Amino acid sequence: MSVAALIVAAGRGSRAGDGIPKQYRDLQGRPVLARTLAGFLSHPGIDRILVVIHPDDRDLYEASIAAVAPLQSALLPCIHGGDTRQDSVRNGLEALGASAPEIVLVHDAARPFASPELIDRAIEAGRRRDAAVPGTLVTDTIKVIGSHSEVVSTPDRASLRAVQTPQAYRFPSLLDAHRKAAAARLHAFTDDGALAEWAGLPVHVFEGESSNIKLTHPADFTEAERRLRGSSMTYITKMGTGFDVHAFGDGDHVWLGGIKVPHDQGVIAHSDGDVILHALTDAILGALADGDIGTHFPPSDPQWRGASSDRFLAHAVGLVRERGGIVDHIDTTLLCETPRLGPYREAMRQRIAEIAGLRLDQVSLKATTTEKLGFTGRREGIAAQAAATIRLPEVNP
Ligand SMILES: Nc1ccn([C@@H]2O[C@H](COP(=O)(O)OP(=O)(O)OP(=O)(O)O)[C@@H](O)[C@H]2O)c(=O)n1
Ligand SMILES: C[C@](O)(CO)[C@H](O)COP(=O)(O)O
Repeated sequence: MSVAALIVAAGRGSRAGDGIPKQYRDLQGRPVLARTLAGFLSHPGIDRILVVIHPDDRDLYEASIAAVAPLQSALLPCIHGGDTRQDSVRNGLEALGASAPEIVLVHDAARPFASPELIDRAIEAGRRRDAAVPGTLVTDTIKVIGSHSEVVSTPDRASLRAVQTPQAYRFPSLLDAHRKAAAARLHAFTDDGALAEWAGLPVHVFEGESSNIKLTHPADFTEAERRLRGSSMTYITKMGTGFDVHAFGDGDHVWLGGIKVPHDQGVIAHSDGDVILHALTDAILGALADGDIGTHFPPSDPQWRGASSDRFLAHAVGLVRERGGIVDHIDTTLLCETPRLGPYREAMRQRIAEIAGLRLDQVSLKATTTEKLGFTGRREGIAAQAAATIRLPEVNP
């Protein structure tokens, strides 16, 4: 299927401040737009690329594409955008219509960090769906507020996603939806997903990536600069392991992987006794060579009595990030005869990913019985072992 990328770059970047529109600003030696374009121009799944610019920005645009000169063969002559993002997208779709692609990926010029894997996923979603948008889990609690800043409601966070670009559409479906919105004099949809939804298209969400930020405010540029400086830094991979055991005791549930699992016994523990989160915390602390869970959260300290183990894992991950490091992967094996992991595995992976601020594919969870051998085999207790791979900036001696 033919795939075109439509990059919208006609905004003024008023929230980003500082002189020229943000998509032309220098980011570690290259204009933002050149970085965004390079990702699409070098992607083998994209046939052609159209950039939508503001009429005042021609020189800035030419200077930006000069920075990706060797890759330019898929680039169509740029066209002019409109007053809103929606108008710019529509202008782009109308221009692409002359030799219509089957799939169009609509992407913000202001998102220079979309990875090749994200573009792969967008193309794949576009093959299967009329409309698909990348989304990430929301980690803050979101409130709906009224006109006097009073909280009206708190939507269930599990059903919320923060939506990004590139968004994937069947080209005729999106063009048709945009024409309908323009005919209805609606011009302020903040993304094409909302417009497609309004037009009655089913819109699906595929996995986005938290690193794919939209440069919107000055602080986003500071963060992007920091990240790019970091990417030229040398990292050392470190690996750590963790192991945790709790004896079964009275109760009717156990906490595992941050999820409450009904069970005919509880566990005897100072905290909530979540062996998966404890083993993972120790694995990360092991990779940091920074003691163990007991060093950071002494069992003698009453404040940890009954504590939710979420905070132990979040603390360990926070230490990695404080040191400029990255958690690459965490893997746990649960050892018990019961409860069975299967029905809860995906919920646990999601919860662990949420606590640790990781993607789902960075979180592995397995289980085994011990063939009725040992204390787990005799159902006296439950255990988990974990491994964590992290990267830490190399520090010169
Ligand atoms: N009339 C517009 C408005 C926005 N965009 C593009 O849409 C993307 C996302 O919009 P946003 O981040 O809001 O950019 P700006 O509109 O430039 O920012 P601001 O609202 O701060 O002025 C950006 O790549 C921007 O260039 C566009 O092509 N045409
Ligand atoms: C399209 C978008 O990037 C999805 O998150 C976002 O809606 C653009 O909003 P903006 O107000 O134009 O920045």
